[in-house]
Amino acid sequence: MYAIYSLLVYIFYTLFRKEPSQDDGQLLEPEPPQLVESISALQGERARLAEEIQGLRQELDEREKDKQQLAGSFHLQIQELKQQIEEREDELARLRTGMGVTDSEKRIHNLTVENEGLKQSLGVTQGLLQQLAAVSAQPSALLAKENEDLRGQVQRLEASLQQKLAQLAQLEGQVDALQWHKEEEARQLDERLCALQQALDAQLSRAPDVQVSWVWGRRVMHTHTQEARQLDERLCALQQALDAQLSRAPNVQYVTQTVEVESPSTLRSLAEAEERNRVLQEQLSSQGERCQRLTEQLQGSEEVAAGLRHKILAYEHEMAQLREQLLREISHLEAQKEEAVKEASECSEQHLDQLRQQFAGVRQRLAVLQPLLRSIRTDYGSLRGQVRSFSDFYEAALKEARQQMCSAISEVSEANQDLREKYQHEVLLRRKYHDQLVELKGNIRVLCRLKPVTEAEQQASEASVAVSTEPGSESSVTTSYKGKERTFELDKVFLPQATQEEVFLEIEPLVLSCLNGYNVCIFAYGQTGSGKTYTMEGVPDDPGINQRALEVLYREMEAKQGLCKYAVSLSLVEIYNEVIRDLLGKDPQERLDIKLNPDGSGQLHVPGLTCVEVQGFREIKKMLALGKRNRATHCTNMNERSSRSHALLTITITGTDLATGTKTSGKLNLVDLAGSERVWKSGAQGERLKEAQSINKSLLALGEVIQALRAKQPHVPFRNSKLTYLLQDSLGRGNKTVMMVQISPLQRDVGETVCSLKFAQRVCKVELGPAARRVDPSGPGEA
Ligand SMILES: Nc1ncnc2c1ncn2[C@@H]1O[C@H](COP(=O)(O)OP(=O)(O)OP(=O)(O)O)[C@@H](O)[C@H]1O
Repeated sequence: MYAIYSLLVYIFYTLFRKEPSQDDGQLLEPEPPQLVESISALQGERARLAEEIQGLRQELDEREKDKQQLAGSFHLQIQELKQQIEEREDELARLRTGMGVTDSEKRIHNLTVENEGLKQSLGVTQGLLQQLAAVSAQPSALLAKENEDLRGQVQRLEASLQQKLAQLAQLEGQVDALQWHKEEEARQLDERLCALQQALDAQLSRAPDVQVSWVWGRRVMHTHTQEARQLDERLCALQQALDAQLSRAPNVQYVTQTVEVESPSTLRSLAEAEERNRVLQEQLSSQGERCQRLTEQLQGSEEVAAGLRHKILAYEHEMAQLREQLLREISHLEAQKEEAVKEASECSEQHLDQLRQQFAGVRQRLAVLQPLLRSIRTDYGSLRGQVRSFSDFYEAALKEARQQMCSAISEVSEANQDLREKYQHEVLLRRKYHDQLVELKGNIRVLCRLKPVTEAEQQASEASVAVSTEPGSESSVTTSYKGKERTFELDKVFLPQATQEEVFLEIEPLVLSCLNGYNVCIFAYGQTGSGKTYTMEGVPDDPGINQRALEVLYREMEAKQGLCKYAVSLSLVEIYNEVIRDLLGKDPQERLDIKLNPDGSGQLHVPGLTCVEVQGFREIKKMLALGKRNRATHCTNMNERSSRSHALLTITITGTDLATGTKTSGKLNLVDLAGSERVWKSGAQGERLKEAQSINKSLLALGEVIQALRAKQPHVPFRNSKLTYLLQDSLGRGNKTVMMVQISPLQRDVGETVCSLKFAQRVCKVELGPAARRVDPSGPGEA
């Protein structure tokens, strides 16, 4: 029993010990069908890749051909376009050298434009061609490179396939050896089984206790038999798979048995092959995309070429039409030309006939005219003789006339000289008579002006008038004061309606005497509001004595421009409270003083006084405006100030007689005096009293000066006031003074009016010149 058991164990051990050593552990992982499949797949892939490469090569070749064809066609098109352009240029040249018809010129212009368009198309096509060449050259190089890469990869794949095939052949050898070994083992097992069966039968027959071991041995044997059957089945399956593989892939027909072993290196190479396959796929797809792009570009180029072809056809059609039209017009013009030539020839024939007739007429007339011409020639000869004799006569007459003219001119110049002397004499006489007239009128003239009653004054309760004038008398004025009528006799009385011009005309000769070197003083005297400023300054629309005097002086100076040269200077001062202020100075508040001129001339002089040399009347107006502004700026109440201060405008005129060189210097003083009312009598105090005293002092001094002059006293007290001191050289003997007494006709002002008139009366008695004034003895006495 034990021996049987040991035998069975041995058999089992032998069986299971031998199998691993023979199979070398590889039978545990036999997967030969996968390897075969991958090999066959690789083979298939390789074949497919080779086909694709072939296809790509063919496609590339086709593309190259297409490209060459396209380039050729483009070149042809360019040639055609060039030819067309040349043709059109020839045609243009022909048209240009041909007729100068306006339509043809237009057509030439159109053709030129078309030609330009064609040239542009040609340029575009050439550019396209260059682009295409550049685009084609780039992918060809890339494709060639990729083709090279693909070839290298295919070669590498083929080498790897060769290696696989060698491995496969080796594996087939191993499979054959294994097959034989298996068969041998099966046979040996069968033999052993038979031997064991026999030994078992012998044992069974020998001992019944061996029964159990036998059963166990049978089981082992059964198992072993099953295994052997399974191995057979597997072998069969492998055989079938090999057959199937052999039937599928002709290149692996020599694989006849199942490959049970697959090495890891094969798997790696398989993976690499698959990777390469994938890369090749990607390259193929990129090549396909490039091919697609090239195809699109080719299509685009073809479209452009088609468009150009279409345009060329259209141009050709148009050219053909134009050519036809041109031919039609040429034929039409030819016809017209022939017609015109015909007409012209007819016309010229007619004209020739006419000319012939005219010629015949002219011949006849010539025949008639020839004797006439002869007579004219003889006349001409006689006329020439006459002209010759006339020129001699003319020269003699001219000479005589010139002599006569010279003598006449010398006579005229002598007469002119005589006239000039007479004129000078007349001027001197006029001046003399003018001076005499002024002297006759008196060198102190007292004029009285009545202020008109305003509407407001008429409506007021005290509007009654206390002053009257006698009709027919221009020099008397009568006042009614305290029940007593008093008549004042003056040089002239201006009624309220007298105009500014009328007033000025009265004093104009005096003003003009300044130009002859006289000093003239015109001052307005009267109570506040009686019209002094109105008379002297006036209003903008109706200027007073100041402006009118200056205007007249300038007018006269201009009239004497060729005879005399004048220089005019101007100063403007204000005397307030016995203080002199320069109204044209930089500081009108500065106090000025009167002094004797240091040059020893005995003339008065005000140091620091602004004396402006003025060039024209407009400049004087500006200066007057400045003075007025300065007077207004430095006082709180202009009217009050103007009533209580004297304004003195002095114009100095220096004249030079251009003929004799004699110099004259005249001065015109225009004075607007302060109000003469007797405020000081009404018990005024403080500033008003001081003002009243100052005014009184200056007016009193004026009265005293006039009195002294009247009494011909050796001493005239000019220095008693600033006013008289300043006016010294204009109030003295030999000077001319006009006093304009302003009076109010109203009852309320009659007291002041009487005072003013009394003062005027006193002045009237003064005799400054040789002509003495007569005063009516019945007039009022001095106050
Ligand atoms: N002849 C006239 N025609 C029209 N208006 C006049 C006339 N005379 C004076 N007036 C007016 O009467 C008013 C007072 O005149 P104006 O200022 O000339 O007086 P005045 O004597 O200068 O006064 P004051 O001493 O205050 O300066 C002014 O409005 C002026 O226009």
